[in-house]
Amino acid sequence: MTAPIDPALQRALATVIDPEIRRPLVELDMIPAATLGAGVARIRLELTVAACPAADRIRADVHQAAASVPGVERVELEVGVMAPATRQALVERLRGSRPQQFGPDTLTRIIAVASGKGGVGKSSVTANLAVALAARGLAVGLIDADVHGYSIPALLGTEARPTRVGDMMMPPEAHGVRLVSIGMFVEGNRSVSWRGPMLHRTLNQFVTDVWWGDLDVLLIDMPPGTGDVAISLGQLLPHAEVLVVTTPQRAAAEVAERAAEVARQTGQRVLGVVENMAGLPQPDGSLLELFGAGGGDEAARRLEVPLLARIPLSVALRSGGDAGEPVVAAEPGDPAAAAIIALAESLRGTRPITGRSLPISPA
Ligand SMILES: Nc1ncnc2c1ncn2[C@@H]1O[C@H](COP(=O)(O)OP(=O)(O)OP(=O)(O)O)[C@@H](O)[C@H]1O
Repeated sequence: MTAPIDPALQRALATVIDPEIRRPLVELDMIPAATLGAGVARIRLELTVAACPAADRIRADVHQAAASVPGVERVELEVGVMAPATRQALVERLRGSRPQQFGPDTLTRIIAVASGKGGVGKSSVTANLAVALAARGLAVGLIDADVHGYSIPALLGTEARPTRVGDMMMPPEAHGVRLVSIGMFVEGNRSVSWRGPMLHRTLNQFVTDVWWGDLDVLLIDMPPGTGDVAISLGQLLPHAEVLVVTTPQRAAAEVAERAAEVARQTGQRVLGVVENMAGLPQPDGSLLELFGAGGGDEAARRLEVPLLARIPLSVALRSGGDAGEPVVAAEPGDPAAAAIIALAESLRGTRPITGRSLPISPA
């Protein structure tokens, strides 16, 4: 059935983008009818799912676009939900436009952030790096694959969950970063005791069933150590690069090196080392080396990769994490924030990052 769409309305509505799918509504068959007569624009809007969290925004955007058309004095908007068959056709069309989101020909740079042991600040670094890259205009996705310590949603101050459209998931966005986390799929604050196959399935879902849109960078917060997730990721995304986070302690550097070696065995390239908790700046300008010194350099030397950043201890980074307000956004002048921002700049510079456009065309 083809319902009439007024050409002037069609042009105006073509500028309205679905905030989750990031495609114009008209391309997604979300506007089956839009007529104009006697100054009244009558528009039928069909949301992909009833509980669409972006419904209010979409409705407002449609209203505004229609009202901007010359001759329109009033907008009548009828809002409904897509029929299951239409939704299924849309999901298949989206999938068809990108059979393999992160296949070998992807232009998305994939960076897994790993550490040898827990508590070195890997998640804090990953969350802040993601926000810093997004603030520089890149389209950034973030997978929280840290099964036992899934902390990314809290660090980014969000409790939102993905929206399901058919068998696809639209990731929520926080601080400009699209994210999914294992924590979004467990009730309450339970720990996850999944082992190999279950983990592999979940990671695979994050890579294939989440509609990421065009990403410049996909960051993955890995669990500490050298476990199942590292091996799964090596299989699912063999062309991912790995960033290794360590503290300045020599012993920490040794375990970090082991994590990097596992990544290498699965064919991934180690990009470099980030030394976190690298001293506490003192009021007199000196640095109190609370966790020793030299671990980052040592790990970088042994792995034959560069030391990409040295991030000092910072109360602002810690409290920003606790409050869900990443320090790179809340206090960019803080020395730890500045070090992470410089890291984001350097990663941006090491390879041209370009988004690709794979427009889907209406069937
Ligand atoms: N540079 C820093 N200065 C001050 N506190 C920091 C810094 N980096 C991390 N922290 C704090 O250290 C704690 C551990 O950090 P985080 O959770 O990021 O580590 P992690 O390596 O991801 O741990 P796990 O993998 O075990 O979840 C947090 O409370 C965090 O706020």
